Amino acid sequence: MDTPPTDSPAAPDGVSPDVFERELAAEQAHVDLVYARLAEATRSARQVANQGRALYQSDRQTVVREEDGTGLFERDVFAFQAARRLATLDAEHEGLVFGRLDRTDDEIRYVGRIGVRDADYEPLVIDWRAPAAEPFYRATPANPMEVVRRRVLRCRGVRVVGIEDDLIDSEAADDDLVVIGDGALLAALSRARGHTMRDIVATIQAEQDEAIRAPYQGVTLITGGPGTGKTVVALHRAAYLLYSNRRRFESGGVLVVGPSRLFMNYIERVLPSLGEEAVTLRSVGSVASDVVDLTGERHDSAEVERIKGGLAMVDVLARLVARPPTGSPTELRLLVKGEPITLRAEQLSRIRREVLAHNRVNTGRAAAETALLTALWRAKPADVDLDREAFDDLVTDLAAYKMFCHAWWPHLSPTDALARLADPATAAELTAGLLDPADAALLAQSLREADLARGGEPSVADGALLDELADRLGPLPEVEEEAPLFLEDGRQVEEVVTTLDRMAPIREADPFADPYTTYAHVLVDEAQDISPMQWRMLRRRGQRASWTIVGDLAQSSWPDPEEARRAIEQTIGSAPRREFRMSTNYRSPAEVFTLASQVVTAVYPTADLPTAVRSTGIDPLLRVAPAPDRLAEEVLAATREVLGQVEGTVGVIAAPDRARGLSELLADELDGEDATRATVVLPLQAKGLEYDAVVVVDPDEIVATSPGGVRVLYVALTRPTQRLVTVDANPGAAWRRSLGSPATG
Ligand SMILES: Nc1ncnc2c1ncn2[C@@H]1O[C@H](COP(=O)(O)OP(=O)(O)OP(=O)(O)O)[C@@H](O)[C@H]1O
Repeated sequence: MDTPPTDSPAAPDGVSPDVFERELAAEQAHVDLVYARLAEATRSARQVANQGRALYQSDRQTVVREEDGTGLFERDVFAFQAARRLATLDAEHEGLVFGRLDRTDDEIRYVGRIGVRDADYEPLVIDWRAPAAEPFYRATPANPMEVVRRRVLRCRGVRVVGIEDDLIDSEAADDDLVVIGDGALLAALSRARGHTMRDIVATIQAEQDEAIRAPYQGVTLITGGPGTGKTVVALHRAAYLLYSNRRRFESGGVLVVGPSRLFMNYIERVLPSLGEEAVTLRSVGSVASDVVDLTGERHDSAEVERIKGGLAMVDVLARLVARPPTGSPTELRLLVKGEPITLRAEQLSRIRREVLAHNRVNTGRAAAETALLTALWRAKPADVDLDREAFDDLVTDLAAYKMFCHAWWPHLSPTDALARLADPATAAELTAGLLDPADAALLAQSLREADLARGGEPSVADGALLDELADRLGPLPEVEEEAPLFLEDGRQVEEVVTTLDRMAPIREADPFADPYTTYAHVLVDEAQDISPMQWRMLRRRGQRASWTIVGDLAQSSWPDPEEARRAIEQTIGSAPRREFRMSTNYRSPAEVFTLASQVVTAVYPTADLPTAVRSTGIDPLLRVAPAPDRLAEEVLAATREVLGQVEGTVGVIAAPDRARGLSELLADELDGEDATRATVVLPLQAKGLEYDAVVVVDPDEIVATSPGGVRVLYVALTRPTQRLVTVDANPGAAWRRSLGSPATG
């Protein structure tokens, strides 16, 4: 928490300084009481915990009943959690107590990030997720819900620095009720942005609150245009679900999936600021990192992503898994007691088919061997005089048999399996009738370039293919490493390894266990960009889960947004669903959003356009470079100019081929504070992010190089919270044709 500044906050217009001071002091007194109570509870909890620990330590020789110890720890566990949560609040996030309701029955209720009670168990603050806090978000003059005045407190650390009121029920208000400010929402929206997303817990709007508090069962769809708070609402929903069904979701787990690592970094502070850490955050490229080694940040070309993301790959991979490895033996020939026994290719193929009908590759080796032995037994010449048991023993001891099994039915990692498709002939054979031959060639080429077999980095789209393969192949037996004879602790040998230790690494993984982690709730953001193959990967993680799916088709980077819609529909299937549409754009100023909507509706007339809540009076600036080869110079000038105009962050959004050069230029030319405030991002990386000012570089190039074309440009144009500047390479830029009354610059 930051140190309180010494100066006093100024009274807002229309409120006398005395009145403002008095109100601030009253609120400060309550906030002080809450912090004092929390400090006291934390102290006592620590004491109890220490006592408990001492008891366990001193009583090692005697029997301590488990429940005695647990009881001690549990008693004030709340205070511990509260202290831990407090530590996560920083200057970016406003204080622990942020709201107050004055009710018609004269009760005063404070609302905060967590609930705190006094020594008599009376609430000092109500957790924002509790039903009693609902009127804080839902009360309106039309439906006051017994609220007279809603007050939002703005705190810096432990200090109250601002007050914003809404008079909800003027008839029920006493004459001397003070009402301060123009409303907390607009104040919050015009504040400068930092590098991470802020929570909105103090200013959640009624339509957002409905989506946040919707029941957990089934599928909750949250749709809406850019800047309508879909992401932030979804994250608050995750916190709400954990609060209202803690046992279910804390033990079952909640998975939040977003478009990129940059985006995950951007949102990662929101949940801790709301007091929740028991959530797994993953970019869509790294969802499969629980089964294969990947970081998932490299994107294939749009064309290759389309091929790898399509459902035809399910059958391609099924064929890949069923096919014997290239170069594996096509016949089994053994000499048993001097007599040759042979199994031919058709017999071997039949055995493989039958075994794979009931087993996965990596767990089916034993079944395959049983079937082989039976076939060999049947093929045995009559004059080999052995009973079945002796026959099996003899055969399984033969080096030729062992080598055959190893080559014919090797254990396969998903990466090695996928790498086989890098061979154009294999790719052509396995995709016949499923993919266009040109697409098959592109697929093979992309995998050749990735060189997965030699440790190359899988792409984002490969992640879903590897996951599919991991599911089909089953877990690899963990036999790679020989167990060490001694366990070493840095320098010296500590202890002789027991037989059990030595056995542990060579025990096979449970063949029936799922190789992936599953969750009780899966929340998918930017769902319009999830490919059908990626949906399959996500579904595996939430087979019995409830879902929150968040998206906006107009921002889809798929060439065909309808395909994205169908993929979402297929995922939901017949599960019960509820849908919430967010209708207000809280991010973009009206001037910016008007321009962005003209651009998107020109090609996507059914785009869901929200209403921008704020106007800055500043039109977007459309700049043109003096000559196409002076574009970078113009971008630098534009960036410098906006850095001087806004307080917070500046995003420079450019097509991939241009971004690297610009990034180097800005790093060379900008220094100090400016260098950290301005960042160059690719259009796809900009998904879900926002900046105070945005410079969109060569919009035509963004359209030409993005699979979603104009829809991706729309994403770029809707990122600023204050100012938008575009920089064209030449005056006749095509994208400007869709603008109603062209602005100039
Ligand atoms: N009730 C609110 N109070 C204050 N700020 C809000 C509120 N709702 C949304 N915002 C702000 O609006 C901005 C946009 O929110 P968010 O990124 O969640 O929108 P989105 O719908 O996911 O956008 P996009 O689809 O463009 O990525 C954020 O800065 C968020 O903090």
